[in-house]
Amino acid sequence: MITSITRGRYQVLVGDRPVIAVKARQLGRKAAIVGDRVRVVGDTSGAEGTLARIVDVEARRSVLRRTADDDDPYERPIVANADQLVIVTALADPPPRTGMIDRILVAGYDAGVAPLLCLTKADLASPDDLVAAYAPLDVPIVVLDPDAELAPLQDALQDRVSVLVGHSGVGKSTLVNRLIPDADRATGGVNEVTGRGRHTSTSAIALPLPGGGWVIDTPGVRSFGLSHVDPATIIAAFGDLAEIARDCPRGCDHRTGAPDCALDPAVAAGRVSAERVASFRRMISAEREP
Ligand SMILES: Nc1nc2c(ncn2[C@@H]2O[C@H](COP(=O)(O)OP(=O)(O)OP(=O)(O)O)[C@@H](O)[C@H]2O)c(=O)[nH]1
Ligand SMILES: [Zn+2]
Repeated sequence: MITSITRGRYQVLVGDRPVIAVKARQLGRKAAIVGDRVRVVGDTSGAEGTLARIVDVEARRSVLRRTADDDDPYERPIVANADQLVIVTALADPPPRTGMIDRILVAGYDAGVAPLLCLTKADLASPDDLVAAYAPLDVPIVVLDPDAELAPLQDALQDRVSVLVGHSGVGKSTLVNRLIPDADRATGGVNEVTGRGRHTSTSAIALPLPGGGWVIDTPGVRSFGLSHVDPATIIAAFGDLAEIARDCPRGCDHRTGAPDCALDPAVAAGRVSAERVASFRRMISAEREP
């Protein structure tokens, strides 16, 4: 598995041995990204100064992509094979932005990666409003403060590959250091000085959890562009709504005001709660208002 990439050098874990590798010429332009399962040949001893070669990239279970912004036509895959997307959001300092949470949710559903909302700094503000806002979507939520038990989060991360995303200052590095005491992630804004326009140079890094599983930290990735996302595909992540939407007209995007969208009569008939449909529509509309 590729655990990090720095200037064309790939750190690959072979068994439990870290090996530095380059892409073999035969891979051509095919991208190899963090989380990819790859085949390496050559010197795989991992000894100082040795270089192995990546000759094959396995088919991916999932791909998280980001575009630099929504007008950027290029989708840049950043993490492969994740099965969980952890959205780290502070309850205060900086204040939470539901628009951004919604955008990341959409990116996760689009990529087929299950979301987990991790609310930090509960010592500074109450989580109640955010918990209520996301309850209708059934997004799992973990609330943390400096004294909180980590067990619920550790349980959610156990044996899975979880990508952590969050705006600078939300406490992501603090969290990684608590989960993985020897991770030594810089906290307090040090590692995020790269700022706007330079985040192409920052790579995700996969870190093994002591209890099994991986967290993939993504410095510099605050959100994912959504220009490649088709809102109509997002509904597939919501079984009950997808069922109802079978009665929608062809090509229905299920947004508020969509002509003859079956979600409206379903709400009127009490088949689904108005809050759930409203939350779903707010989320799929998030791509339009960054
Ligand atoms: N009150 C409070 N402060 C916290 C909590 N978690 C982290 N902080 C503080 O918030 C600041 C930012 O934390 P970081 O862990 O550096 O945040 P980050 O998201 O990694 O941000 P960058 O370092 O910019 O990438 C630090 O001063 C932390 O000490 C918390 O639960 N409560
Ligand atoms: Zn519809």
